[in-house]
Amino acid sequence: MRQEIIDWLKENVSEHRLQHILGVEKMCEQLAIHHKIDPKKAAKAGLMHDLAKFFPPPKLLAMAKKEYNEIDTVCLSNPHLLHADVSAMVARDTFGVTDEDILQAIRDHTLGNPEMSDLSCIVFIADALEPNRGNTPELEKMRQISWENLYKSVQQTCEYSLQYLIKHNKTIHPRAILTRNWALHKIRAKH
Ligand SMILES: Nc1ncnc2c1ncn2[C@@H]1O[C@H](COP(=O)(O)OP(=O)(O)O)[C@@H](O)[C@H]1O
Repeated sequence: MRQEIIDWLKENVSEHRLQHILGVEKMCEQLAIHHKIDPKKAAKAGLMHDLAKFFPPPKLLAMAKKEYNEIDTVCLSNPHLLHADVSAMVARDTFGVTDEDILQAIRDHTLGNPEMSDLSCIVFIADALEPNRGNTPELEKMRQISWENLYKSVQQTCEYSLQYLIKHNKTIHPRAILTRNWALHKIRAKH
């Protein structure tokens, strides 16, 4: 199954993206073991999180419209954001994944989701922090937090991504802000 997915990825994403995906798979597994979450599920979700990353926008839109009654305006103007939802569709329809936890973690990997599961948190964090993302002091610090506190790590990952979007004059999908606020409250609730 794993090799079948990798062979499919070789045909459907760039070599650079494949290396990122394998980095996410590995970091998901390690984070899951550390935080006592099912590592097999985490690795699987990591391996499949970007299946639709290179699908052209019209294909992403067409597939998402088949699955969902409504597509929000931010996704309509930036269909690339739909690659998370469409990757979950490919995992289900091409690779027969029925585990809803895995499918949801794939859907949540770009914007997160308020109330998301710990499995989703892990894929969300690993996508941003796997080793191929670089080794700036900021990323290294964030990696350290990912071992110490899952929700703090989600908050930081959201803020890192939001800062990037602001700096590059990009439209912000509001769900990323809701995810950040949710993570913040989860941290406060723990104390
Ligand atoms: N909250 C958001 N609002 C709008 N665009 C976003 C948001 N988060 C991420 N993006 C954009 O969506 C694209 C995919 O994000 P992501 O899955 O994290 O991609 P990558 O793995 O290429 O970094 C990126 O171009 C990113 O800038």
